[in-house]
Amino acid sequence: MVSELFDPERWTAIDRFDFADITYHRSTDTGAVRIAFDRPEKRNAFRPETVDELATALDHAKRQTDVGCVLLTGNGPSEKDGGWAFCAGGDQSIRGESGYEYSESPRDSDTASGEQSDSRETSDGVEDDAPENVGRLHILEVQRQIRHIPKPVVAVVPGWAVGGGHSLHVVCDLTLASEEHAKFLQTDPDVGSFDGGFGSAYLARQVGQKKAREVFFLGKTYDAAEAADMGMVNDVVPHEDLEDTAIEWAERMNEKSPTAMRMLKYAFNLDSDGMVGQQVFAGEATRLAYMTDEAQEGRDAFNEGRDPDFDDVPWHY
Ligand SMILES: CC(C)(COP(=O)(O)OP(=O)(O)OC[C@H]1O[C@@H](n2cnc3c(N)ncnc32)[C@H](O)[C@@H]1OP(=O)(O)O)[C@@H](O)C(=O)NCCC(=O)NCCSC(=O)c1cc(O)c2ccccc2c1O
Repeated sequence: MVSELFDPERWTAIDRFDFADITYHRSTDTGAVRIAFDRPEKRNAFRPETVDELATALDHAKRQTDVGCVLLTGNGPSEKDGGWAFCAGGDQSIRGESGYEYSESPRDSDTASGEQSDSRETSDGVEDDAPENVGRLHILEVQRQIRHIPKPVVAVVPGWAVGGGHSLHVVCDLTLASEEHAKFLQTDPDVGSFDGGFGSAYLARQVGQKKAREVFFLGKTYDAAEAADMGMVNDVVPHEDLEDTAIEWAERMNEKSPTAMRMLKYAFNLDSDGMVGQQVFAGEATRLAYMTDEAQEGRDAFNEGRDPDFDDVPWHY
């Protein structure tokens, strides 16, 4: 069983990857993928391996031109105690002196496999010859992937969203929460951590400065209804309807114009992404321009060694 809320008839496993910490499925009904944390006994806390797998799945989802929506959730419940979680942030048990550490260092794994190489192949297939098992904080790279993936990402929250897991839901385009089990909590300052980027500053844009400071400084736990009232959750549904509702949302979004959705996402991002936001938005404007006869005339003229003829192109206003 993938998860108690998971309907196997509505999903097909994407099994080209050998994931251990997440599950990755494609909808049989609509252009959506489901990426789920799969460490329910740890409240779906992430370790570097989890983050690598997330990055790989998100990159794959980005490149599927018939997929218009990503659902990010957590499998559950925990077999140990029945608890539900979206994600409880960084796994504190493998936090080293400078970040979260892989369970096997590159050298250890090379020795174990009997190979002499210092290299490690990362999940994106790139040879990584870093000699040390340095602490990682690369969930921040995944946050940026979620921001820049050209389609909506929905946080589907069946339980705890805590610490770095809370920040992930904040970064997602939409959040759908389980009425009975979703709980939102920021523990960063309890464990000497601080997401000073999207997890706090972007949260403040969602819920206002006072409330965002309360989330971090008082560390209260909010249920789904309170989180919706604050403006950081879009909707609250009965636990058993959570994933069906998420698929309905995906179906609804998939009916819309992909170009309009992509441009809107980047437009919403623009004012909190600075010049990177401008670059991403402008990149998509460039793509649209490339598709015009006008830009193709410029390309063709260069390739044919002649002056471009833009005489018929109107100066739109
Ligand atoms: C999430 C909880 C509030 C749940 O409480 P509950 O009482 O329901 O459950 P338990 O506490 O009994 O937990 C069950 C089981 O799970 C283990 N567990 C839970 N969370 C974690 C975790 N984060 N790491 C490791 N293990 C975890 C727990 O130990 C139990 O195991 P047993 O073996 O005993 O059964 C509560 O669990 C809780 O408060 N968890 C900790 C939440 C937390 O502090 N997270 C880390 C915040 S910091 C962070 O996430 C972070 C990561 C980054 O990579 C960053 C990068 C850059 C900037 C900032 C970053 C950042 O802030």
